[in-house]
Amino acid sequence: MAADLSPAIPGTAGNAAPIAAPILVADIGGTNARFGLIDGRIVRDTRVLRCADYASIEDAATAYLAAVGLAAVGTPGRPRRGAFAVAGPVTGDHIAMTNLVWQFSVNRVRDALGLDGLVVINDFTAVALSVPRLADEDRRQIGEGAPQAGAVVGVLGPGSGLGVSGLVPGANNRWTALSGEGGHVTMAPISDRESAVLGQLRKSFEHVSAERVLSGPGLVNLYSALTILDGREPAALTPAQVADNALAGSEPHCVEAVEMFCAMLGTVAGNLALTLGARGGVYIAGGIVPKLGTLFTHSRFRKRFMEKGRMRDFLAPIPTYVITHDLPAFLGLAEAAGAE
Ligand SMILES: Nc1ncnc2c1ncn2[C@@H]1O[C@H](COP(=O)(O)OP(=O)(O)OP(=O)(O)O)[C@@H](O)[C@H]1O
Repeated sequence: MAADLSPAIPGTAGNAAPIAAPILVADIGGTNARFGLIDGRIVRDTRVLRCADYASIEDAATAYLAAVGLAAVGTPGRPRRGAFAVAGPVTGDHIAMTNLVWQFSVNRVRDALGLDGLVVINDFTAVALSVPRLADEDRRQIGEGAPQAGAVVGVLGPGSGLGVSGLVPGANNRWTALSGEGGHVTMAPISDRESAVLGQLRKSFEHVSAERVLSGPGLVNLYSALTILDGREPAALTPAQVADNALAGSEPHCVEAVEMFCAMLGTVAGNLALTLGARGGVYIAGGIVPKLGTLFTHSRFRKRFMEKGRMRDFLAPIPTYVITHDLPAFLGLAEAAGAE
């Protein structure tokens, strides 16, 4: 078992004095497991562990608790409850993660960690549940509009895939996060150039979903299709290289790919707002958009969000935001676990 844990994640509280019974939270992706402790809105003692260094989720969680001085059951300030977000479907006690060998029983992990309760939810559900807990500095508004209080919220996030969710308000300030598969809706074009790109992608994919263009691999798909349409051979670029070339303005097809990515994200975000009636706003999560910086702010995203013919007046008042919080899933886990 690896003993070497990374330092605290920037932007979260450091080793603050423990407060009685915080909630143990974990965001477990295909590569990294991020752990932390939550007291209300405060996220503290965050660490990133490499999943591959641990045989099981209990081992990783135990190593984290040891690293923050809370290994022994009964230690003051040791968590009594846990809430974990996992990249994969959550349909019962047995959890099998999509891109990781870890499989576990929620009840057994709860008992092994000496917790009274453990909630496990899908990672994008956790991101969606974070929205009511975001402070103004945790989000950046793109364009005009203002949220209607108590109204439905839309959330979508391009990352390794495209997560899509909605938040429906309920009694006592509680929210229900929708668990759909909205990243797999069919991508629709709005120009001849976009039609040509989607036509090119149809040669490789039986169904060109939104995720085929609005994700890390999707950014590469856009770059490759645009390059081929112009009679050139695409280079073998990673999503980060496509974005970096676009930010540097050094490769025209990378620039066009990122511009098309932002515009198509506007179309899909507008579709989500129409479908849900998301007058509470539409939030963009995921690791990619924050890395695009001002390219995204100045892109056609907002114009395309509103560009729905007769529905323009319905969409124009709806605000759109980029989530800038480093660990929104942790805030959502606090919501799921019922933290104040
Ligand atoms: N600078 C960048 N610009 C654009 N895309 C990037 C950049 N850096 C990484 N990516 C791509 O972002 C995707 C990962 O997104 P994200 O960070 O949201 O991870 P994730 O979907 O939460 O998955 P996991 O937590 O399992 O890593 C990958 O496809 C990656 O290639």
